[in-house]
Amino acid sequence: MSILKNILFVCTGNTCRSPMAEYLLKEKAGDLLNIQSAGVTAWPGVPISDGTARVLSKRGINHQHASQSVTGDLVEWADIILTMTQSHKEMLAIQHPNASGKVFTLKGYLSTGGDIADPIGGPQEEYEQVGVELDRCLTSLLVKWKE
Ligand SMILES: N[C@@H](Cc1ccc(OP(=O)(O)O)cc1)C(=O)O
Repeated sequence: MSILKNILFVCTGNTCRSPMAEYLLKEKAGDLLNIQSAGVTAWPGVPISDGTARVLSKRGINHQHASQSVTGDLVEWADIILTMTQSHKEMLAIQHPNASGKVFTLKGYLSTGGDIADPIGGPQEEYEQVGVELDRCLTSLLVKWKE
């Protein structure tokens, strides 16, 4: 089992992709992991987007979320930081250069590569696609960490 306990997901605004990843993984991992999410340019205190809320409630997942920015404390707290895109990873390298050894894109970490596209402003179908993609990635993540 992996020794990684504190997991931080990062996207842009912390209202769509990273909170979706946070709550989907909380549902899968139960008490095994401590999971948070944040945004590289988040406006603090914004609720989860309607599209993400629908994806979660369709799966019966409760959430209580207010967006937050990536801070030095959060970076220090995290054992691993998984970003939704390569540009988030690059932004973190500038904002928090001390974090570099533990920052990966989610799909890079899983060796598939590529970005999780931003569904913001798009139809619900795009949020659903992100939900399916994240679900698949997070299942692979837990398999990887059980090896
Ligand atoms: N659209 C917001 C920023 C934003 C961008 C992307 C976004 O999606 P995600 O939470 O997945 O990064 C959320 C918010 C703004 O104009 O400031």
